[in-house]
Amino acid sequence: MMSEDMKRLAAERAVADVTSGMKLGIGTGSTAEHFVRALGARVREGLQVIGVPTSERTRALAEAEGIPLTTLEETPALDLTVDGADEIDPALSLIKGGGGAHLREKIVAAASTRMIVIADSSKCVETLGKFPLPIEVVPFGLGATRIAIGKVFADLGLSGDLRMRGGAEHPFVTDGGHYILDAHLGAIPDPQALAAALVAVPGVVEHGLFIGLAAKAYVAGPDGVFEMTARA
Ligand SMILES: O=C(CO)[C@H](O)[C@H](O)COP(=O)(O)O
Repeated sequence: MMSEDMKRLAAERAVADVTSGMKLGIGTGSTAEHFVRALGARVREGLQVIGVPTSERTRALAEAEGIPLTTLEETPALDLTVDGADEIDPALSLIKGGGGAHLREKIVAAASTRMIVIADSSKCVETLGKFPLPIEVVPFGLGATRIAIGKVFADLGLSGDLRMRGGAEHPFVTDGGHYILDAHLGAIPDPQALAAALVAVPGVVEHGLFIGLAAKAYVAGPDGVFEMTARA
């Protein structure tokens, strides 16, 4: 089975959990796009939901699919967020932000009673960190912020480099107008400690570690979709 088919299967499994009247957080990325398309088909059949998109890209697709949308200002509490991930560990801690949307994704997931992750099995890891950890930063003070983040890594015994996404000449700019530094760490043995230390750095807006947010994951492999719940 092709990876794209697996992503679609995981997304369709999550759509089956959506019931009429739900307020949904709608994720970003290629797997979440399958979810949006499958949800759009159900909406056209009469399913009544309202959604908050986690990026401008998702907003455009959801609008094209005819999914009614709202904002967290109008609808601050959501029932369910469905989103992809770049890495999933056995505790259902995640690395997200490969698509640069992790700030809005985290706000939306935190505003939801439940988060379901959808992914193909290549995203499952024992230890997070092979995928570069996205760290969203404000453009002001970038040099100082980089040094402070480097100190966090050193204090935690982590080594690796921080690379500006898009390069210094043409930096990637997020929906919030910020830059992303990708931290190539190889392994993050204590995601909780790193998460706490990163949010304490002035200039860091949000990092891509999602801890304690996901309730379950639908992961599609060659033999079909399996459900993952957190292993403590
Ligand atoms: O966090 C994300 C975007 O910021 C995505 O969910 C993550 O990058 C996975 O994307 P894909 O489904 O395309 O593999």
